[in-house]
This record gives sequence, structure tokens and C-alpha cells, in this order.
Amino acid sequence: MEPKRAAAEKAVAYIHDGMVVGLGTGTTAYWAIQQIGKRVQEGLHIRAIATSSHSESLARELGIPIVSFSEIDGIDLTIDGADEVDLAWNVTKGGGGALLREKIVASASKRLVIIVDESKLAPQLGRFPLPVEIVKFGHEWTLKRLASLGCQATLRTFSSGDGPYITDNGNYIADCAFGRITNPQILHEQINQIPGVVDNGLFIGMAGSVVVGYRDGSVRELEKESL
Ligand SMILES: O=C(CO)[C@H](O)[C@H](O)COP(=O)(O)O
Repeated sequence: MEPKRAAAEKAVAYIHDGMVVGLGTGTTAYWAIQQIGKRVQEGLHIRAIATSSHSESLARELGIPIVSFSEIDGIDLTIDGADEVDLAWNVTKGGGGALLREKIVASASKRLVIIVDESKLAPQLGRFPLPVEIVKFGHEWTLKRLASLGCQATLRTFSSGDGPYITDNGNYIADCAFGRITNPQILHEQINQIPGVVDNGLFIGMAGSVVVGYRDGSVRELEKESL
């Protein structure tokens, strides 16, 4: 089985009847949503909250009941992918452009399960450009302020050539290539202090579990600092 799918299916086994479940975004989360849909069709009773319009549409197609924050008191378990995971389970997210909703959903969750294939494991974050959601107004200046933190900051564009990428929240994404992030906590604070930044893709201390799919077909739930 494909490593991303294997990791996703292992994580979905943690879901029980009655839970409120956060649905991630991306190609790994896709497999989790598919598997949750299958279990719902087999009789699992859950309610779900999605981290993107894309994941919400997929979930609805599969018959997964979607609720809003006004209908819940919290989220029991969220399953989401990542772009990079370091030794302390600090995570970079937002490659799929959904970092803001992903962070809101993760912060409302009792447990965040990160599902990745082995290519996402890194001793240190930074190889993957850090996505930062920024408002449209003054974005040229915000990009300069981000660059002043020591990165190359690039406005994300649609691959179709249709101009700047727009998030579900109507904002832009700056992809910030730092190369190496030595102190994710400090960088997180520095970035979020810049006016015009909505949030960045560093998820510090939020992951409760990391489930990894390997090329040899195995799946492992990591212990902290075991990468
Ligand atoms: O943060 C995300 C979307 O905003 C994704 O979880 C992240 O980009 C990983 O994606 P994939 O599972 O497709 O590799």
C-alpha cells in the first residue's frame, strides 16, 4: 500500500463512535477522509469539521456529516498531513494552502495526529519553504518584512498561471525559504508579529502523535525524538 495511505488508515483506526473529528487537507489527509467515509458508510457515527473547502466537499460526497464550530464544544481528534516533521514533532504545514484553518482546527482538538510518509521526516525544519498566510493589502511590504527575517519570500501563484493563489479565507500565501530553521518557536513569534501576517505554517508542540508510512510498506507511530 502507498505509504501516505497506510499512515492515514492507521490513524483512522483511532476514531470511535460519537467523536467530533477534524479533517485535514492534502494528499495524505485525502486517504484519511476516504477511510473515514468508508467507516461512516459501514455505520460509524461521527461528526466532522473540515480544514478546507476541498476536504469539506470530499467529506460530504462520502456521506461524512459536517458540522460548524457553532455546533460543537471541541474536537476529539484531528488527522492531518504535514510538509515537514522534526525530532521534537514541530511541524511545517500549509503546502496545500490551508494552514490557517488547519491551525484553528488543531488548536480546538484534544489530539492532533499527524500522518506523513517518511520523506517528511527531517532532523530540522526549513528545507520546505514555510507557508505564511498574509492579507492582500500591503502584501508587497509584508513580503519585504518576511524577507528581512532571513528568507526568500515568494508570493504563491496558481500553477495554472491565474495570478496569486487565494486561500479559503481570501488571503495570499507567502512561501518563505529559510533553508534551515534553528529556533521554530522564536521564528513563529517573529513572523506573527508582522502586521499583515495572519498566521504561519509552524505548528509548535501541537502534534500528539506522528504516524509514518514507509516505502517498505510498514507503518510506525513515532515516539518523540525517535526520528
Ligand atoms: O498542510 C497541508 C495543507 O495545507 C498539508 O497537510 C501538507 O501540505 C501535506 O500535504 P500532502 O499530504 O499532500 O503531502
